[in-house]
Amino acid sequence: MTKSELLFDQARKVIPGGVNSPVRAFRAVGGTPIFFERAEGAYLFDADDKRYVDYVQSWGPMVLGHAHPDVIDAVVEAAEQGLSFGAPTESETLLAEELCRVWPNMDLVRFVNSGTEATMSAIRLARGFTGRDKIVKFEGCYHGHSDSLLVKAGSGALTMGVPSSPGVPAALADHTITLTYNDADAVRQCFAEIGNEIACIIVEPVAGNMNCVPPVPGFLETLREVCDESGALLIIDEVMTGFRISLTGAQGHYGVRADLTTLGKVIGGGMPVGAFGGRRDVMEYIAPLGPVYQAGTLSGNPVAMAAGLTTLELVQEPDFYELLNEKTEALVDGILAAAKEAGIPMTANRVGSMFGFFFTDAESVTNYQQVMACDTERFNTFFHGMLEEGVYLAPASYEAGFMSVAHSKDDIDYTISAARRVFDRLKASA
Ligand SMILES: Cc1ncc(COP(=O)(O)O)c(C=O)c1O
Ligand SMILES: N[C@H](C=O)CCC(=O)O
Repeated sequence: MTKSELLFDQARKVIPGGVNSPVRAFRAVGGTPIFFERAEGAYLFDADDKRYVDYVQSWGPMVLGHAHPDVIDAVVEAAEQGLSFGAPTESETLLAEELCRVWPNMDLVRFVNSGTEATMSAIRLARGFTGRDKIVKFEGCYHGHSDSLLVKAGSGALTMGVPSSPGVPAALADHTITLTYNDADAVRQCFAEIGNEIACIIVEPVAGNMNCVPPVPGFLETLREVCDESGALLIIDEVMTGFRISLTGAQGHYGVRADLTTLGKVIGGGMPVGAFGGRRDVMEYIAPLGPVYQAGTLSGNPVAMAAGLTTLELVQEPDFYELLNEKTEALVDGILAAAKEAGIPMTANRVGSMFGFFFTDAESVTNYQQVMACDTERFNTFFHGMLEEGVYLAPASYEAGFMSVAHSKDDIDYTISAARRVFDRLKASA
C-alpha cells in the first residue's frame, strides 16, 4: 500500500469519508485520494514524496504558486505578534483599503472566513435590503454550501449525484429559483413574471464548478439590466474569478458591474478568508450600521490578512496577469493539439488562468446540460493517467483547472508530453 492509502484508511475511521470536503474523496474519478505533505511553487509532494505538477492550486487561491517566500514571511511575522485578537487590527483596514481601491464599485467590504460565508451573508443582506425572499441562481453554479444556495449546485454536489442536498428545508429551497446558465431569455422571462419578488441574482461570472464555462456575450449584461429594471441586486460571485482571471476579476474583464461582490481564495493567499462588499447604501445595511446581522469570531484574522495583503501586492507587479495568461494559453493549446494528433475528440474553455477540458464531439460547451453530456469515463481514465505521470488535475470533470505564475515552461511542456502519452494509451485501449 502507498502511504496515501494507509493515511486514507486511518482518516476514514475518524472523519466522514476520510475527507473534510467531499470533492477531495476521489468519488467522481475512483481510487483513493492522494495525501500531500508539502508544496512548493508549481509542485505538490505526496506522503511518499512523489512530485506532481499541480493544476488544482488548492482550488484556485495559489495564483503565485505554493509557499511563496514573501507570503510565508508575512504570515510568520504576523503570527509572531499573536494569532487572533477578536478585536480590530490595522491589517484588516489595509486589506479593505486595497480591495476598495482596486476593485470596481466596492465602497465598503466586510471580511469573513470562507467563500461560503461571503455568499451566505451577501444573500441575507440582499434579502434584508430589498425586503424580498426569492433569489435566482444558475444550474451547475456553486456558491458554497449554505442552505439557500445548495440547490442544483455544482462542484462536489455534482460528484455525489445530489446537486440539491437533503437537509435543505423545502420551504427555503422554494425561494431559490434555478435557471440555465447562459440562457438570457429564461432570465428575462422569469423577471417579467415575478421580478418584483426577487431579492437578487447570484452568478459565477465564469462558471468554475461545472468545469470551466465562460458567459456567452450578453448574458451578464442581461443580468445587470433585469436587476436595474426590477430593483433586485446583482451579486457577482468572484470567489474563484477575483484576482484570478484579471486584477479586477470578471467585472473588469467583461465590463459588468455588481451591486455586491463576493471574494475569497486569492485574497487570502492560501489562508481561510472570504469577503463581501459593494455599494455603500447596501453595505450600510449590515450590523452594526444597519439591521442585517452578520458576525465572526475569527473574521479579519491578522495572519490571514497578512497573507492576503502580500499576495495582492505581488499580483500587481508589472505584467503579472499577461504572463499568467500566456502560460495558461500555452498549456491549453498544447493539450488540445495533442488530443487532436491522437484523434481524441476534445474541446476546451479558458478565461485568463482558469481552464477546462471536455471530452466531447461538440465544438463548444456553454451550459450545464452540455457539460453533463461529456464523456466522464474518458475524463476519469485521463485523470488517472496524468496522476501516474505526476500531474495533479482536479479529481472530477466538473471542476476548473488553475495555472500559477510559478509554473515554468518546462512544467508546461512536461504536462503536454504527459498528456500525449496518456492520449496514446487511451487510443490504444479504445
Ligand atoms: C464561486 C464560488 N463561490 C463560493 C465558493 C465557496 O467557497 P469556500 O469553499 O471557501 O466556502 C466557492 C468554492 O468553494 C466557489 O468556487
Ligand atoms: N469547487 C470547489 C471550490 O471552488 C472545491 C472546493 C471544495 O469544495 O472543497
